[in-house]
This record gives sequence, C-alpha cells and structure tokens, in this order.
Amino acid sequence: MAISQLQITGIRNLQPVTLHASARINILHGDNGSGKTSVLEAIHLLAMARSFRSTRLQPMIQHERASCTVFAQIEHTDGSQTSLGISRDRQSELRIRINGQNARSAAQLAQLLPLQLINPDSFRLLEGAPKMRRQFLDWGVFHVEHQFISAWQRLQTSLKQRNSYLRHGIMDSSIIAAWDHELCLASNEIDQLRRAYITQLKPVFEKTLAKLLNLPSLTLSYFRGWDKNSDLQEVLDRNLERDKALGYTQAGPQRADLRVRIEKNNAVDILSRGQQKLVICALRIAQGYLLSQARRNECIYLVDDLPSELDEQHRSALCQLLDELECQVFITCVDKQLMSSGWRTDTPVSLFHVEQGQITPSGVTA
Ligand SMILES: Nc1ncnc2c1ncn2[C@@H]1O[C@H](COP(=O)(O)OP(=O)(O)OP(=O)(O)O)[C@@H](O)[C@H]1O
Repeated sequence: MAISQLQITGIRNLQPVTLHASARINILHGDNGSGKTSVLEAIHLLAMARSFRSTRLQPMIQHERASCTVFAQIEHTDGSQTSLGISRDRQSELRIRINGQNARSAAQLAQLLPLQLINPDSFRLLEGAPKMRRQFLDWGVFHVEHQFISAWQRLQTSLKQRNSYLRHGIMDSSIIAAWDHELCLASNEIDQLRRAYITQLKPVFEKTLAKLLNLPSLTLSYFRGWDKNSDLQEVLDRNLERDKALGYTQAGPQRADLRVRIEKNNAVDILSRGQQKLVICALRIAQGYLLSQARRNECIYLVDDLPSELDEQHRSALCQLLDELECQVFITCVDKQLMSSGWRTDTPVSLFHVEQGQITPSGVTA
C-alpha cells in the first residue's frame, strides 16, 4: 500500500501542491522552517484526523485561509485504489471522505492508512508515562486483531460508569457488581489480545534491534495493569474502599505498561539519546513488520529528521531496515547528502526539495 498522489492545500506555510510520491522512499530536504515536517503533518492528518504537533488542528490551517485540505490516492498491493480526503475549517468542522463518500469516524481512516511516526516526540515512548507505551501497544493490537476495538470500547464504557459511581459515592453493591462483571470480561479479553501481540512482537523486535545495536541485555516485558497472580475481580474487591476514596479504579488494563529495561533499570536511564532513538525505531519497525505479515496491509512510515542523533553507521543501518520493510517511507532531513547511502541500488528513491513552502521534485533513483 502506498500513497501515489498527495494533494495539500492550506497547511502551515505550504503552497498548494500535488506530490507524486514514490511507492518506497521519499526524501524531503530543505532548510529549517521550509515546510518539510508540515508535509508529514499533512499525511498524519489524513491518516489520524489529528496533528502530531498540537492537540488543536486550528494552528495547522494556513494564516489567512479559511480551511485546509489533504487528499490522497492510495494504491493497494492487490492493485485496487482508495481515495481519501480530509478537510478542516476554522469553525472546527472536520470532513472525511473515503472514495467520494462521507466517512463516519476517524477510526476508518486509521484502518485504511496505518501509519508509524518517528519524530522527536517519539522519545516519550521510553521516557514518558505508561500511556505512551499503551498507545504503542494498542496500535499494534488494533491493526492485527479485529475484536480489539469492541473490547476496548466496552472497557471504556464500564470503566467510565464504575468511576462515576465511585466518585458520586454510590454504594449499591449490585450496581457496582454489574459494571465489575462487564469490566472484568472486557479487561481479560484485552489482556489476552495484548499478551498474544507482545509474544509475537518480542522476537521480531529483538531481531530488529540486533541489526541496529548490540544490546542483548535490553528486555521488553508486559505488565497487564493488575497483579499477575490475582483475578481482576479479586483485585477490584480488595481495592474497593481505596477506589472509593480516590474516585477512580486503580487496577485494570487502563494501567498496563510495556517495560523496556536493561537489567533492573529503565532503559531510558541508561541509554544515550542516539541509542534511545534506535530502540524506538526498532519497536516501530517491528510493529510495521508484524502488520504487513498479518494483513498484507503495510504501514506508511513518517520519519522526521532521520539523521539527527545518528552517526553514519547507525543511519545507514536504519535506512537498510526501512528499505527491507518494503513499505512507503517519507523522510525529512536538512542535508540530503546524509540520506544518500543505505538504500539498495534497485530501491526507488524520490527526492523533493522544500523551500519556503514550495516543494519541487529534485531527483529520482532506480
Ligand atoms: N498556520 C500557519 N500558517 C502559515 N505558516 C505557518 C503556520 N504554522 C507554522 N507556519 C510556518 O510554517 C513553517 C513550518 O515549518 P516546518 O516545521 O514544516 O519546517 P521544517 O522544514 O520541518 O523545519 P525544521 O528543519 O526546522 O524542522 C515554519 O516556517 C512556520 O513558521
């Protein structure tokens, strides 16, 4: 799957543009502030209906414009095509079109255009709160296991209800018991799906990481969100008084984590910045690999400022891994020379020069 044509209008400083992308490697190069990241942001908006730079979409809309639009033609591996469009105006209206029809939800976009983003914010995967790692984990489970979304929605509903009863001091044990029952069913299902996914992810991640770094003591382990030797219902019963005092449910899959450790330490406390970046890349590449195996629905990689923090050897090793995935990749960099090695000679690489919001093709190889 690849974006063959990308049209961007009204995003940040970008001039309206139609970009004919390579199905494999696309390198956007140019000076600071020229608009490279904005291209990745436009693709992200199309795939996720949100930006990766801010929680609000309004700042993305070009000054003095009323709206922004991104449109893409997607070519699937089986030869079929999908057209996707998203537009957002200053009145907060978001319109999503899939093959010319209005779409109901952003989840439909996420299904059609699985995306992996590697950017400076990706460091939060290691250094941030467990929520970041749960999001990472759930991205993989969502794309690989179809029943995940319904279990996840049931968990959110039952948790919201239970927390509301806890907050309002409603002591009726039959009401709490009814929501606990639903909560435990959904939680166990989510736990099983996450566990199965991690079992698949771990060996792929280890193999990928070994191609980038020699870190055999780095481990990935899953914490499900409650005591591994107890049934969730038992834990909920045990914690009820404390949950009431706090006004929320402490244990459950909403507290799960994916722990990245080196011996007894959090990896983030030990690794250099460059090593952290490579671990994050290995995690995301492993996810993309599993996705393409499970659904032949490869994802698109957005790598903002790939060369930063990496020396030549590691840069080249990362390019090789991205190349082996055979996915479509959009990379930004200031100096295109830094991105010239690492690709196989037959891999199509398209270069685009971004200058003050204008994008011009600047070369094609293979
Ligand atoms: N709403 C907006 N309307 C117009 N211009 C904007 C808007 N928001 C941001 N900009 C400008 O658009 C440009 C966006 O640059 P972008 O972050 O895409 O640059 P970049 O090429 O990735 O730079 P760097 O190499 O520094 O990361 C900046 O010059 C910024 O000042």
